[in-house]
Amino acid sequence: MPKQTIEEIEIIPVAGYDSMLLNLSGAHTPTFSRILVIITDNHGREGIGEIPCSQSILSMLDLIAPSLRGQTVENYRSLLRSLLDRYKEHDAAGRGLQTFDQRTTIHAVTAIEAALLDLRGKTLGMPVCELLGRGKIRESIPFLAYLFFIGESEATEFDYKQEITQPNSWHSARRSPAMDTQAIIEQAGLVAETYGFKDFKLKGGVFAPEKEIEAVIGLSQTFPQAHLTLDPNGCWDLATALEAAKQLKGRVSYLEDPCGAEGRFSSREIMAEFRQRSGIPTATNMVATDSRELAHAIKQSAVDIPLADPHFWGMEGAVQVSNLCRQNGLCWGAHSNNHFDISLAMVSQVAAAAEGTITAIDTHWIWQEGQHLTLNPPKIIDGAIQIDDSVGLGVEIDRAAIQKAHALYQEVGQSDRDDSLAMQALIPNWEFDPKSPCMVR
Ligand SMILES: O=C([O-])C(=O)C[C@H](O)[C@@H](O)C(=O)[O-]
Ligand SMILES: [Mg+2]
Repeated sequence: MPKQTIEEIEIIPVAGYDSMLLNLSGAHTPTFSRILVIITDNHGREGIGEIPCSQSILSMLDLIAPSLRGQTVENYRSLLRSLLDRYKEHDAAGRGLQTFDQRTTIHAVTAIEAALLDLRGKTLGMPVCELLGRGKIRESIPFLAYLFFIGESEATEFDYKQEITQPNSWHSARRSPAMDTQAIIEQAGLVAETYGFKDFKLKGGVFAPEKEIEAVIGLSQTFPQAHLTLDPNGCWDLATALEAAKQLKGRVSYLEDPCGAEGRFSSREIMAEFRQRSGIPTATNMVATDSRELAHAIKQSAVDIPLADPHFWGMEGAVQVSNLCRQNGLCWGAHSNNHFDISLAMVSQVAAAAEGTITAIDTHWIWQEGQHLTLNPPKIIDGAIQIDDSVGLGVEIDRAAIQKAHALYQEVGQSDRDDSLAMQALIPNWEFDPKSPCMVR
């Protein structure tokens, strides 16, 4: 068989509609953006990947793309390694303080990795999970329902797309304000009914801790069998987190980034102290986000569940984290941001290859579902996605849908996520403060 080489690489920024989701970084704007990378080989086969969008990632991909043409696809591992080595300085400052990861190189290289793995899987006639780690370990991937408080968007000049669907359905509720416990319980009921979720995560860092604790207690009373967690993105101090823990113990399975760096103590030291004193397991997508941070987190017993999002660990990298978790008695999970169906397929394939115990995977898909960029988006049924033997990522590129999403991106003209924009429409002159919930100013 003639060699398989990279013929063409397309970098396509796309946008989709979102709700006014509140989080420590502020409020989501009416649209979110992502980057798609499509790689075509010399046989005309295509592979695809999806990652978050920022100007710096787009520039990095533009810089890398010419050097990929003509490269042998079979050597994709050394190709990816050399890219990570060459551009690692761009990520030296780490993920930043926002709720979302602001690194460049790791995201850019992951898009290329995903597209090459998709291409390889299609060529070899196997799903991507068989090319990762030690191959497919599970077929059923559990996901959780990611609940958010939603801002009163109609009181702002921002134009959030309203969906005309049946009243009392998830698709109508997801674009309506949700500012209290009752609204969060209704959200949970509708997503559980629609997708069969058994686990719920509430995004915190929005209101004062008491109000978020009240919402979690409300959820636990309404759904006594559910696994629950709350994620204030590290904005509480240790004393507040320990106080919250007293009320949440026995109601949550774990707490995600309940606290972070404080004075002369590092985020991992404070998380370790929280974990030891509260007896509640911790998860993170903020303090163990690369191998050096993870090594410190493990040494200090700071984290029970590293959320190894493949978009910022790489797909093989996220599977390697699962191996470390297994060896160190930890549980593996994955974090998410707003995303399309290609990312959902990427995360599902990675989770299928993750070793050891995994927790239900984060996904923002419920906020975007219906905006497909593939002809056969993965389906969440009974709270899980089933991995079959479909080749590559298991999704078929929908060029017409991608073209529409790209046109929306061009119309919106915003590549970098900035949650302060919509937040300022709720609270004038609002500024990000990593230690203060967004509605508390
Ligand atoms: O688990 C997390 O920290 C996230 O999902 C981060 C996201 O940026 C979330 O805060 C969001 O979408 O607003
Ligand atoms: Mg988190």
